[in-house]
Amino acid sequence: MKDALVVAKEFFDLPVEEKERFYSEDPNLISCVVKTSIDFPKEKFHFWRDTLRHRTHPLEDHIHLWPENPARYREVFGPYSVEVRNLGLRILDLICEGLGLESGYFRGPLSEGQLMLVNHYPPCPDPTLVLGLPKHGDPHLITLLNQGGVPGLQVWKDEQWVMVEPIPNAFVVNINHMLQIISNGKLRSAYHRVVTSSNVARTTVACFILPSKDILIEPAKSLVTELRPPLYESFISGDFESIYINHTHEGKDPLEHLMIRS
Ligand SMILES: O=C(O)CCC(=O)C(=O)O
Ligand SMILES: [Fe+2]
Repeated sequence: MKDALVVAKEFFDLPVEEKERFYSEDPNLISCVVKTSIDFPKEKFHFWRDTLRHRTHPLEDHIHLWPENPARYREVFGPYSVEVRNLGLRILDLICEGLGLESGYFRGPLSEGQLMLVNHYPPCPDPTLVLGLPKHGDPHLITLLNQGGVPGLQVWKDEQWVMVEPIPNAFVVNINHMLQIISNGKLRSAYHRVVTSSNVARTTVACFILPSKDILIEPAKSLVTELRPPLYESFISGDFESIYINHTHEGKDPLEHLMIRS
């Protein structure tokens, strides 16, 4: 976990020319891109974050697209993403058991994808003016966040922001929107944001486990009963991205949009 943060920081310490080779604002380009803020050309407010985003699974389909500089990038993040995936799938198996779903429910197409975001928040001259990331829930199934030792992540709990204090060598695991839908509201997506700091840079590595693009996402059949009808409409996984982005940009909750009102 430490090596991942070291290499992540080394990437953002590279000269701009080295990083801008990956820079793109094309939302359809998912191979390996560097971005700043969230959607720089369209958003009303910019956020104090740079990010490197790429797919990680299956490794052999993606690793050749990742940065070659720092020299250890692929060497460290290859095994790292495999290990994080194994851990994520084990957590999903436990969630599956906890929800009383048939064993292996999340194995296969529901967890076929994996995405990694290396986030970098440089020191900010005035943290009262800008956030690193605004309030949001992650769209997929679960997030495993390696947040290192620098505080900055806050979670929305009991109507207030609570700092998630870094714990050495521990992942922050977030329930995501699609898991809330599949669990028919039994599990809640964690709303969070990132605050900035004036004196220290913060680098984090977030891995998301997500469904393949073409499958139907809906409340699990065994969690829908007469007493507990489906709370959300079903949709094709790949269509969620645009609903998520449009709503999150407007400060609205994408889950509200999919809610079935009786
Ligand atoms: O950097 C962090 O602490 C959180 C990052 C995050 O929320 C995200 O990448 O979705
Ligand atoms: Fe997030």
